[in-house]
Amino acid sequence: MAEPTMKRALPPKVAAMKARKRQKLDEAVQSPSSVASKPTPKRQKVVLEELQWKEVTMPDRLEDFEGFYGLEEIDDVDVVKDEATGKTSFETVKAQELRRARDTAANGVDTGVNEVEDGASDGVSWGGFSDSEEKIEDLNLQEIEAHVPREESAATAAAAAKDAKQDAKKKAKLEAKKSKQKEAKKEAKKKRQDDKAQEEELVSAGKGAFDILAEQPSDGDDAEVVDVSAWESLGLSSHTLESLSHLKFSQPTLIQASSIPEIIDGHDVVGKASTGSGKTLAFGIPILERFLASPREGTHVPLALVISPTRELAHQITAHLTALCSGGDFEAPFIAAVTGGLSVQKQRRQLEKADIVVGTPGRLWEVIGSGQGLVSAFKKIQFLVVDEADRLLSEGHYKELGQILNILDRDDEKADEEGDEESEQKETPPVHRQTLVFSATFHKGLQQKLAGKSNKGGDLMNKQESMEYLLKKLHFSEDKPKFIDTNPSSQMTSRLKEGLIECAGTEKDLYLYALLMFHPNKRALIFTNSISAVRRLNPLLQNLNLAAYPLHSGMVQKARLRSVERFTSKPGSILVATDVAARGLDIPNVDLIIHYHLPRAADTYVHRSGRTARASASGTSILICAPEEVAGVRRLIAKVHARAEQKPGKAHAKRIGYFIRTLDIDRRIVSRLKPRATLAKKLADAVIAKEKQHSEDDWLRAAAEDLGVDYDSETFEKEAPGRHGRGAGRKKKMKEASAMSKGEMQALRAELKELLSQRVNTGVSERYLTSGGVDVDALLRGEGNVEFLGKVDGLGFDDE
Ligand SMILES: Nc1ncnc2c1ncn2[C@@H]1O[C@H](COP(=O)(O)OP(=O)(O)OP(=O)(O)O)[C@@H](O)[C@H]1O
Repeated sequence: MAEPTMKRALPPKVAAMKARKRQKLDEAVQSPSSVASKPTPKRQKVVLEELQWKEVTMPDRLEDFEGFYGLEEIDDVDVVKDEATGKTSFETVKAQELRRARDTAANGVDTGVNEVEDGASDGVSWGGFSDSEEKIEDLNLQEIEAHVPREESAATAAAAAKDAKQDAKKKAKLEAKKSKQKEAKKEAKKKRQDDKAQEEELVSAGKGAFDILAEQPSDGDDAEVVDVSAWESLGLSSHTLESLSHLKFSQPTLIQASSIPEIIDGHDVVGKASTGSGKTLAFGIPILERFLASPREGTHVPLALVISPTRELAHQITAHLTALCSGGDFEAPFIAAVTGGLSVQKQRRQLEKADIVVGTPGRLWEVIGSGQGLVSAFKKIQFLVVDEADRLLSEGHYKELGQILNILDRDDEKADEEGDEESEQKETPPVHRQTLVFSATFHKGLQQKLAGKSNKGGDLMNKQESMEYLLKKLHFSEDKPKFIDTNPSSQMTSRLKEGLIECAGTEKDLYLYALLMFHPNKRALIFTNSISAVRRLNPLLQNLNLAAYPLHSGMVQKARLRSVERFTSKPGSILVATDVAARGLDIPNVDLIIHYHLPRAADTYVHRSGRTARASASGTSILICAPEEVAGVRRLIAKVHARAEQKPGKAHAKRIGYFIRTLDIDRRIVSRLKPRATLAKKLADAVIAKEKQHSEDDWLRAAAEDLGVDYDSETFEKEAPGRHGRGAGRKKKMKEASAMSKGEMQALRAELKELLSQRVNTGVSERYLTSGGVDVDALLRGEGNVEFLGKVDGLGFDDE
């Protein structure tokens, strides 16, 4: 028996709209006078060779043309099959104009062509529903004029004239409305263009969030000369040393000291080192050295391609390399960032003059692959850097990275014979570039994921496993790249303090607030696992007078950069983010990491926590866990810290355990914070629900416009069949929240303001705490007025 055809159910309000549209259609068919004819464009038969074909330029990704060599294209031509004869002919509206133009040019005479009518021969055909009411009105008017017989009585004529007058009035009204809408649309478009131009300026200048990284020390008093003799053993040029002195980096970090000489010697390098240990310059310095050693000549070819998993990281690397390259007395390489947020054309133009290209895989593939001649230029790069390599090789990123690698490594002569499918097994020609791979982690999950197995717990790979995996995925120039692991026992820096707070799942918001209150004036980064959690927590914290900023991939690039910029520049601010901020971001002085949602894998925990305690700084990382989450978290973190210790004289290595401590938080104080946290949440929920309601209305209005019916939310709500299924309760709550009146919201705000100005405990008001009126650090050390902080005193870290 044949399966019945499955159809997806329409949202109830749209179903109501469709019903209304069907009704309108039925009415229209029953009363043909209300249906107007649409003028049908005249189409002519044409001979294809006579048309003006345009040659198609091939994107680079089809550089062997895949059989399309010499492809030409033409617009506005229909292929028509004659049912009776089965013959095919070609028709175009433009043919007549083309023929006329040609004949006029040849004879100076307009000869005309045989016309072929499309549609009904009486010239009045069913044109379907027009896109707007206005067109229907328009055509009705014409019809009235055409059908009123001359000998009709004066009364009928007067009635018709009255109708026509009314129609004309209606039409004028509609036209006024339409022109208003047009004007608004125009303005919105202009605003969008202005915003885009501003954003492009911001992004292309690498400005904003990462300025601080590219900033050079002034030549004023503090432009002291830093002794960089500790770098000399690496054999760097005087220009690079001058730059390093300018950056005030007096000595290389461990990963820099170990990798730079190998890279300068021409080796492929796989570098593993803790977060914040200076991996960017570990590959940046050798690239600068090569640039300085080989001046530009002839046709321009980029020297290095650096691939990064996120836009922010790409911009940060660009700023970091720019800072390195602009500190000395030499002509700096041109560094281009290729990420979303800029127009493809603009980035392509930048690529044509770039010496170092830093980008995200998706956009790089789009720009390089669709350009002309860029692939052949990129085939000649001397360095391919894969930063945060384990991330780039997993989580859906590999497809685009794989495409880039494929196109760079494709042997043009062999490609034709072998086809594309087995590109991984295909013998690739030897590469001449160096491949440099860096990350703080290489986790097993990605290997299993790519092998089609499930990933349990995100174990970290050992050296041999990582190497085997990378050798399989990347095309190194040597049989064995140099594997440099500067921190084999742990991915975490020893300057990081870790702990967890246990609370009921429903109280995470409260405990988050409490944690922030226990760390006043500290720069904190809060990680969540979803965009919607960021959207919810950010206003909640703002309602509590905290300087919170959001960051997630659903935001436009400009807003993303703005958030990072504000977080970077404002002491004591808070960034509420998804894992888009977990990797690589190098924001100075982040004191505290809070995992509001637990990291899904061990490597995520390492990278999130690595946003603090960078370079030589220290920092704190705290997980907020529901009781049922604690055991899993302990296991995950034990894995991150697991290391084998070989005791002298013993044959077997002993596994050293790690037990993350539960922090002691004074629950009496937390409970005193509850009323304000609850109010702030209520207010935030109401605003979100209102926004959601608006966007649903906008969406339905657009759908109504497409269907050609009027939208009235209340009518459609009534007409829509009731929903009692899953999510109905939540929907009801949302509805209640969105229905909160302005007055109610104002009252809640006033109540919250009042609560925020009150003392939480005897003696100390949080106002004082956040305004710095009391010595908060002294409070945290257990000195001064300890009433507010109770026994918490540094959350149990003080005895370390
Ligand atoms: N030799 C050095 N001396 C002092 N500071 C340095 C040195 N090299 C780099 N830094 C600084 O250390 C910080 C961290 O560097 P970087 O961002 O390269 O770390 P990373 O190892 O790539 O971290 P992650 O794994 O989180 O991406 C930066 O602010 C950088 O300017």
